[in-house]
Amino acid sequence: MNPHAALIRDIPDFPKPGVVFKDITPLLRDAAALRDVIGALAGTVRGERVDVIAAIESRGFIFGAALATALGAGFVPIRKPGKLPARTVGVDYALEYGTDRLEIHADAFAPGARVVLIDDVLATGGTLLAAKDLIKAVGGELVAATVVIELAFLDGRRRWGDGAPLHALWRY
Ligand SMILES: O=P(O)(O)OC[C@H]1O[C@H](OP(=O)(O)OP(=O)(O)O)[C@H](O)[C@@H]1O
Ligand SMILES: Nc1ncnc2[nH]cnc12
Repeated sequence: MNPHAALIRDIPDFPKPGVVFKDITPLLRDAAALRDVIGALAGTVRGERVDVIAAIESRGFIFGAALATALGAGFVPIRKPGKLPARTVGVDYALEYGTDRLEIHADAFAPGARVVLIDDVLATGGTLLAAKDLIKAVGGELVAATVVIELAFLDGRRRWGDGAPLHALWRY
C-alpha cells in the first residue's frame, strides 16, 4: 500500500507516445511525504552496515543524497556521460524510452566499501542493471538496491539476477 499514491501523477505520452510517465514532483514538494519516503528507504536496509549510497542521475540523486544523510553514509554519483571529471568507467544501456550511457569514477569506492544503490523508478530495468554492473566494475560491494517505484508490468526485476536484494517501496 502506498499512503502517498495521490502524490504520484500519471502523465500520458511523456516523453514519448505510449509511455505513461510517473511524475514524482508532487511527492517531492510535500514535506511530510518526502520525509516518509526517506524513512521507508532507510527501512529497506535497516540492520545492514552501509558505507556509501550510490545513486543514478538525476532523480536518483534526490532520494540518494537525502538517504545518505539520514543513514550517516557517503554518496557516490552515477552520472550521464561526460559529467564526471576524473577517470571513469562507463556502460551503454537501454531504458523504457531510449538509450543512454552511465559513468562512475574509477576510484569511487574505498576497498571493501558496502554500497546501497538508489533510484526513483525501476521500469524495464536497463538503468539499474547498468548501475549494478558499474558498481561491481569499480570494486564496490553491493549490499542492496532500492527504488521508490517499481513498474512491475514492465518486468525489470527479471533482469536483476541474484546477489544483492532489490527492494521497491511501491509497485504498480
Ligand atoms: O528501468 P528503466 O527502463 O531503465 O528506466 C528507469 C530509469 O528511467 C529514468 O531515468 P531517466 O534516464 O529518464 O533520467 P532522469 O532521472 O534524469 O529523469 C528513471 O529515473 C530511471 O533511472
Ligand atoms: N514510466 C516511467 N515513469 C517515470 N520514470 C520512468 N523511467 C522509465 N520509465 C519511466
